[in-house]
Amino acid sequence: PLAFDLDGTLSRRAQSMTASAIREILKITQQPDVISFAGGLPAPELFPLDEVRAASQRVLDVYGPAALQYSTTEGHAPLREWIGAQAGIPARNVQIVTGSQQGLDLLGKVLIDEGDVVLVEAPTYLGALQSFQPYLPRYVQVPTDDGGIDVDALEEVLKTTRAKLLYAVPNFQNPTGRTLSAERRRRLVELTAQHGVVLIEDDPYGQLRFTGEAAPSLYSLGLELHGDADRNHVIYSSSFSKTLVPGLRDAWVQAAAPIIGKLIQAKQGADLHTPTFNQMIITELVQDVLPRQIERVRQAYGERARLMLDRIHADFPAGVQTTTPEGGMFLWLTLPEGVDTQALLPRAVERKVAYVPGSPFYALGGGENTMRLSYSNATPEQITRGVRALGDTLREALAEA
Ligand SMILES: Cc1ncc(COP(=O)(O)O)c(CN[C@@H](CCCC(=O)O)C(=O)O)c1O
Repeated sequence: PLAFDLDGTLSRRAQSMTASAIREILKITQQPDVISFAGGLPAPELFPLDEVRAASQRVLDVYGPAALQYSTTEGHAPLREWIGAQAGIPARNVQIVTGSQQGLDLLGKVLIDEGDVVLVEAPTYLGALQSFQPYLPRYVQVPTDDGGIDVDALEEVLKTTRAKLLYAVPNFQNPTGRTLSAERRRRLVELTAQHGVVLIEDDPYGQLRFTGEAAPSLYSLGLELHGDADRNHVIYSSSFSKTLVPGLRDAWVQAAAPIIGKLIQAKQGADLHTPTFNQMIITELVQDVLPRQIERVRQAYGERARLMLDRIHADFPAGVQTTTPEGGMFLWLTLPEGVDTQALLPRAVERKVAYVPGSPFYALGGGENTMRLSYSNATPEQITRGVRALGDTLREALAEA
C-alpha cells in the first residue's frame, strides 16, 4: 500500500495553527497540590449547584423530550428575547453561540480574508489570536499604556493602515486586567467608524466590576452613533461563563442583521446549534439566580484581587510592576528585563505554583518578561501561599539574572 504522507495533507490553515498556552498549562495545573494562577477559571466553590440542579429538573418537567431534541441555530427564543431586552435591541440581532470562544471563531470565519489586517492590543487575549489565526490575517498591534488602548497612537496607525477589524476587551482586559476610560471608548468608536473598521468588543467580564465606576459599552456608544442595531459597526460578544458557569458553554453575539445572518450560516456548518438542554437551563437561571450570583462573584473576586495585590507588595522582590484591576479575573506582572517567564515556569511549578507566561498574548511576539496571574480560582489561603512561592521563585531568578 502507498505510504500516505499525512502531514502533507494538512491545509495551510491547519499548518498555521498552534496550541493554546492556557489550555496546555491547564494540564500541568491538574496536579492536585499545584496552586494555579493560570487559567481564568471561575471559582467552582461558588457555582450555584443547587439552583442548576433544580433548573435542570424544571426544564425536563416543562419541555420533556424537546429539551433533548435538535433546536434552531439562532438559539432558544426566550434566551435571545431576554438578552435583547437587556441590551435594548431586537432578539434578531442576538445570536447564541457555544461559548464566546466559538463566537470569535465564527466572526473570524465570516469577516477575515487572507491578508486582511486585524488590529489587536499588545498584549491581547491569546484565545482570540488562536480563533482568528486559521483565517490567515495580518496582525497589527495597537499600542497600549496603563489605560489600555492608546487612541492617539491608534489614530496614527489608521492613517497609514487599511484594517478590516479591531479586536478589543475594554473591561478588565485579558490578560492585563486594565479598563478603557469612557473618553477613550468614545474616541475608539468614532475612529473605527470613520475608517470603516469593524470593532469587536469582547466583554465576558463586564459584570464583574468590584471597584470604581462603570463606563458605557462600545456597543452602546455605537448604537448612539448609528441610531440602530442594524447599522452598528460594533459587534458585542459576551458569555455566561464568568457570571454563571463555563461548562454549559453558553454565550452570545450582538451584531447587525447581515453579520448575524452569516454567523448563523457559519454556525450551521460548525455545530448546528448550541446544546438545547444547556440553553434552557441558562434561561431558567437568568431571571433570579444570575443577579445574586453576580453579586457573590464580584464580592469574592474583589477580596481575592486585593489579597493577591497585598501579598505581591509584601512578598515579591523589588523591580516587579503589577496592574491594579477594577474587576474581572486577572492582573499582569512586568518583571525586570532579562527574566524569561516561559523558562521560569517549570521552576515555579516545582514550588507548586503556576501562571501563564506573557509572550503568547502578543500577536507579534515579545513580552518575555511578563506574566498573567488569575486570582479567581484560588482560595485566600492558596493565594497567600502561592504568591509567597512565586516570590521565592522570582527572587532566585533575579539573583541569577
Ligand atoms: C476575553 C475572553 N473572551 C472569550 C473567552 C472564552 O470564554 P467562553 O467560556 O468561551 O465564553 C475568554 C475566556 N478566557 C479564559 C478561559 C480560558 C479557559 C481555558 O482555555 O481553559 C482565560 O483566558 O483563561 C476570555 O477571557
